[in-house]
Amino acid sequence: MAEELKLDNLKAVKVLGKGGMGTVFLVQLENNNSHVALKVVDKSSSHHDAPRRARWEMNVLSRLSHSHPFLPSLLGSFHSQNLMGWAVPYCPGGDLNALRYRQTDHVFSPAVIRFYVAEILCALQHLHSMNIAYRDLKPENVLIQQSGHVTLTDFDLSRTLSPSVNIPSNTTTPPPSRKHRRWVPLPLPLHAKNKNPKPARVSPVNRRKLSFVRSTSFVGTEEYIAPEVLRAEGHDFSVDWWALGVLTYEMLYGTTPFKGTNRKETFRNVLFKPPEFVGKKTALTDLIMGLLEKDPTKRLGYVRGASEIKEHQFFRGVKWDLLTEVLRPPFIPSRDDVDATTTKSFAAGLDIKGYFQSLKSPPSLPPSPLRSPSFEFQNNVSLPEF
Ligand SMILES: Nc1ncnc2c1ncn2[C@@H]1O[C@H](COP(=O)(O)OP(=O)(O)OP(=O)(O)O)[C@@H](O)[C@H]1O
Repeated sequence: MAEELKLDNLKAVKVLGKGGMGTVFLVQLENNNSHVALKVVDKSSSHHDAPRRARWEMNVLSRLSHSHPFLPSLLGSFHSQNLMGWAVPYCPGGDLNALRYRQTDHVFSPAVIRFYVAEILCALQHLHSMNIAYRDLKPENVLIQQSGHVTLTDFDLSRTLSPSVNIPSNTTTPPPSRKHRRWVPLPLPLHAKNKNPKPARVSPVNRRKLSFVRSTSFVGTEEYIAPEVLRAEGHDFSVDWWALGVLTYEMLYGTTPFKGTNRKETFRNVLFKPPEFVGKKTALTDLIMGLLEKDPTKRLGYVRGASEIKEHQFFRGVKWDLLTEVLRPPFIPSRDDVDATTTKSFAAGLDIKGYFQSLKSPPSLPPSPLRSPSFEFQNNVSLPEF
């Protein structure tokens, strides 16, 4: 049961990350000295949809709580007049994208890819079994727990599928199984009037910024969007299998398969360009090809969901029931990293309300060569450490 948190009692140690919707703080709990991640959303944020999406994310988290080892649990929540927020377990290992950038050549070995993709697959399988499509799979949303196992984060784009079905007319598979449930198309980015299209990302830092694009366009991160979403045909759980293919490709090659020089080109590539593979065919490239099938009804996972993907030869030998008992995941955050993280920044604790107030009232004084203490404070608190 998630506890009711009192904002005035919460002191943030640092800002962990900042997304389109909210700011995530590292918070030390007073009673037991442990750390949690607290996502706080300003209800009066310029993002008009923020409170609704925040309530939805909290709702999903409460349903997920303690249901799967690779999904977060809602530990507590609060509502104040202007802010709302919730706490989930802190993942000190950062995200999969940052981890990949720390590797030689910015790629993972097939063995490491197998570990992470297997865990993500299990997390998605569990979500789908609850009729939830995640719709925002990307390496930045895969966090590494203290144990080295993964946790998915950021559920504001997820959706529960309605029982209404939109079955492709040419299918011979019997309705109405879960896989055929679809929901109405999202706004179509290709047709959307965007006077100022943002370029496709070229670095993790740019991709972080792109989440603002994603938040407003509400369709997912551009390089991870499935073709059926772009075609506005209605989409189902298979969008997550597509994104899993993009993620797996990126872990293998260090770049996403359909990235263009601008958004339009990226979308054209998603719709029409086959993914390119370097070197000889392997079980891993075969898996990626199956996931990156442009027709969702032919995509690996369409017919039997995650079980179908688990049977792929790339996962041969994986003991699915024992994944959580793998004692040595490929990377385990060191205690030193965690301690360093938590002891720097705000030894005395950062007042969360004050943080949001400072964002609303930027200093109006002309720039001075001498930085005032308040200027320093603002710089420190408003920049996520990415
Ligand atoms: N449990 C956690 N442990 C550690 N860091 C976290 C945790 N949850 C979130 N973060 C950090 O905060 C960042 C932002 O979180 P999140 O993606 O949930 O916010 P958001 O506002 O929904 O972002 P987006 O614009 O991508 O929707 C994450 O990328 C991650 O770096």
